[in-house]
Amino acid sequence: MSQMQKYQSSKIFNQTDGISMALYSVSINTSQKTILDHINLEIKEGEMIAVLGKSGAGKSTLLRVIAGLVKTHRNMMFFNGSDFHSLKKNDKNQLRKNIGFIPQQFKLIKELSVFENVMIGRLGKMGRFSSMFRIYPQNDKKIALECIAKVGLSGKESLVARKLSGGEQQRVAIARCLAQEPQIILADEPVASLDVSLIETILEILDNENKKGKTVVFVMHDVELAKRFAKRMILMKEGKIISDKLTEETKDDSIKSLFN
Ligand SMILES: Nc1ncnc2c1ncn2[C@@H]1O[C@H](COP(=O)(O)OP(=O)(O)OP(=O)(O)O)[C@@H](O)[C@H]1O
Repeated sequence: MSQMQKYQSSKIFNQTDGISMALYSVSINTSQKTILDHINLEIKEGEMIAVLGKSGAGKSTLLRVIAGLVKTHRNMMFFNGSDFHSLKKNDKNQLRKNIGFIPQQFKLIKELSVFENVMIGRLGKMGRFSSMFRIYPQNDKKIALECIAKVGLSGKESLVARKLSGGEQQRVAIARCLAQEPQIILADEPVASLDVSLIETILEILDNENKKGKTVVFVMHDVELAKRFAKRMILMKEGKIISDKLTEETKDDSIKSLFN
């Protein structure tokens, strides 16, 4: 691919496009420590990947880097072959609309209702007028309500987020991400606050999104669940990737060594 083609990006992040991405030697340092240490990673469109590691290994930071929430140096992060930092503003925005992030801390607007929080996922698809005045098109409302139903929160649409339990808030964050209809879903411990009965439901929702062609990368502490749902496993220790293989090729010993 020529440099010209590489940076000619105006149409590459359409809603229907898949997105593959690559991180080349990304390191993130703070004054006290190295959080990510020479991470090299390629993620193809339609993969379902679990990221495992003990607390502090750098898993959330890795997801935040992919989501474009942590600055990397030029020429280190590529989407569909295009250098993220060289993208035009419009293309960057288009790309961001196609990356859904379910943060560990949910990041809901506590004073807004479940419905309004989930509608935030639709804002990127609406005109400025609709989003400014909260006059939402019927189709967007329908999608938001369907996503609320998917995560089992029908009937709670008008409750304000601060009145929800931790598990309910987590499901609102998941519904908000689904409502965005992104091509890449980054989920940071998406079932950490959920009852056993709901864990399967949520992972099956992510699995279904993957079967529809979405790329899903999730951080998970439960090794057995990660093995069941992910086709590839990235094992992280002290900011480094120590194993990156298909799930069936990932050795139990490597997983055990994460927690020593
Ligand atoms: N902005 C920051 N400034 C300084 N240190 C940070 C920052 N973000 C993360 N860290 C540190 O980097 C390390 C990795 O953090 P990160 O949240 O990525 O780990 P993690 O593997 O997701 O952990 P957990 O499973 O507990 O969520 C931690 O020691 C954390 O304190």
